[in-house]
Amino acid sequence: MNTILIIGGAGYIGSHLVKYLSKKNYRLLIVDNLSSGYVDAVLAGEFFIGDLAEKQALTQLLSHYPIDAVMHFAAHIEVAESKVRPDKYYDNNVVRTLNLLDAMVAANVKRFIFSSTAAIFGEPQYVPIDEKHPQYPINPYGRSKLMVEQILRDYDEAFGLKSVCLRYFNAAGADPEGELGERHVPETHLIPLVLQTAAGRREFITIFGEDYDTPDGTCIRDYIHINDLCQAHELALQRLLSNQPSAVYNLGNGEGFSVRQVIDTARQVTGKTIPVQIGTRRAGDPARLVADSRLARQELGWQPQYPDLKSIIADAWRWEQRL
Ligand SMILES: NC(=O)c1ccc[n+]([C@@H]2O[C@H](COP(=O)([O-])OP(=O)(O)OC[C@H]3O[C@@H](n4cnc5c(N)ncnc54)[C@H](O)[C@@H]3O)[C@@H](O)[C@H]2O)c1
Ligand SMILES: O=c1ccn([C@@H]2O[C@H](COP(=O)(O)OP(=O)(O)O[C@H]3O[C@H](CO)[C@@H](O)[C@H](O)[C@H]3O)[C@@H](O)[C@H]2O)c(=O)[nH]1
Repeated sequence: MNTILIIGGAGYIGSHLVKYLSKKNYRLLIVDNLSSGYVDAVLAGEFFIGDLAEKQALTQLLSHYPIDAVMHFAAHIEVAESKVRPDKYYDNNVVRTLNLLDAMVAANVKRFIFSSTAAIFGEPQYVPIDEKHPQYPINPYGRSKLMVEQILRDYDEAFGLKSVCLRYFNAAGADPEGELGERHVPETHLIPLVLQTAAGRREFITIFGEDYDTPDGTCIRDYIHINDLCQAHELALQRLLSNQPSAVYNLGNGEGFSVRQVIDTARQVTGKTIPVQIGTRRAGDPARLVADSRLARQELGWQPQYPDLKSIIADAWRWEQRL
């Protein structure tokens, strides 16, 4: 049985991954500082409260347990906040991640799966975006993630640390069994905010700009179901466990939906009127982000099971009603 250390496993994506892997044959250890996660979202494994800043404790943990691979979800994640607090983003997402990598090297743990992002590409030069697309992030969040990808290439060459960087486009939806979902406070992501509006917890949803160069003027994103991301993580893990080389993959459905289309689909799914206000553009938002994920399908055998936006929103709606 392989032992997997999951950093940030109490957060939105990490907690779903813990549940997903708990149904398979793995021993799971979870570290989280609970800055934006919830201990009651950790449904399996052994939980340790801890911060990436604690390099010595990380090294001890990595040396004490027979850890085969590390999955790293812990980060600050808000594009807009990163524009006004770059210090916070570079500290948590780069400096503290470096602590983790150094602790791994010290403990001779050599397999790493990294939560990267579409935000490393910046304003796309073409869509769909493949792995070779030039990387010019337009916000500190995206830059912080790109820096770690670059560090990982150097750590592979120098220390033999093998990694898979999974560049998620827009993670969305919730556990199809209804036990888990997105619980960010404050919430900044479109789908949960739209559903909070449908539920009457908010008066309206603000559309951040309708003057983009897109068919309806609102931004286009590629929404990918959280369980499909979990599947990709397990496949990436298997790749590393079979001692294949490091790799990077873009993860999305390859289909873009505008903010207006998301709101319209949410109206259909919920049967609620969802009042809308038009606001100004949000700093740091590219107009269109859509993934070319053929490489992940070819090399990892990744096959998304919930590609339909309606089913993504339906799972998120079930969770929202539970809240
Ligand atoms: N949500 C998305 O659409 C999306 C898209 C692309 C990439 N990502 C990346 O996926 C990862 C997970 O995102 P999420 O939406 O689950 O975020 P989240 O905020 O829900 O989860 C992050 C978890 O990490 C923990 N954490 C943060 N800093 C820590 C530290 N220094 N030490 C220990 N624990 C720490 C938090 O308490 C939280 O439980 C992040 O790296 C994010 O950048 C997310
Ligand atoms: O109240 C809102 C919230 C969002 N949006 C728009 O909806 C789209 C999606 O926004 P959001 O859900 O905040 O996701 P992104 O800003 O696209 O960023 C997410 O997706 C990125 C990859 O694309 C990840 O790196 C980030 O971590 C994750 O937050 C964007 O065009 C926003 O401008 C609105 O119009 N109104």
